[in-house]
Amino acid sequence: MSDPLIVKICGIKTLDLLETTIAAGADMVGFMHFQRSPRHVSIEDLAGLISAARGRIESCVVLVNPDNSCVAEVAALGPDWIQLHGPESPHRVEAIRAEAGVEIIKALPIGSADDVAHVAGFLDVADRILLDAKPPKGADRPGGLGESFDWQLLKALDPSVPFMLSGGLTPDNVAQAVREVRPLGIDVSSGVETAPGVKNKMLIEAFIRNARSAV
Ligand SMILES: O=C(O)c1ccccc1NCC(=O)[C@H](O)[C@H](O)COP(=O)(O)O
Repeated sequence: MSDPLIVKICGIKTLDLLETTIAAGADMVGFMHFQRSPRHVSIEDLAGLISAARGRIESCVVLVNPDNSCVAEVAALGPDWIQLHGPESPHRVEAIRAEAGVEIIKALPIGSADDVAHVAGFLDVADRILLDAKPPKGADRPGGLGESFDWQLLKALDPSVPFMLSGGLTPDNVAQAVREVRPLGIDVSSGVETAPGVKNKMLIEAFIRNARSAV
């Protein structure tokens, strides 16, 4: 039997959409805490979302190069995971994991074979790796851009690496991605939206259905 696929829906902003995501059968939900994101959620709203998710779906707060006070404030809310989506070094990831006391996803941008080789430096300091597209020059944020990358590059990745695939996934391409890349999990944001930050119930349901059909 194949391993179960972890499905993460990122950029949920409201309790209604959290309920939709749980009912659709996702395993993880991502809440953005980054001012420049169209999916940004305040600390006050994060508290309510994390508490509503607890014990029902794994929660993950996505941060970009956070300082220690931001890490402490978020960790105090008790998410299951913190995802680091900025240029954090392995040393900084290790320090944040120790400070926060929660599991860490380290997101890494992939655009070349060198980027794939760079993954090895994070395996001892993060609990899971999320491979995303490299943002285009001039982008105002490092993720959630609906950009995909060449999945063939991942053929060079050590198969024991616990990674999730993201970047430009949609209900239309997710089954092919799962069959070709065989990731531990998948993550989506733009592909289940009708406009930046506007999630759609039918797209979330179709994404999860199509992803699971490929396992
Ligand atoms: O979603 C954002 O706005 C965002 C902003 C800054 C850093 C990370 C961000 N998203 C993190 C994610 O995990 C996204 O799901 C991932 O980048 C894939 O996004 P997409 O290509 O839009 O599906």
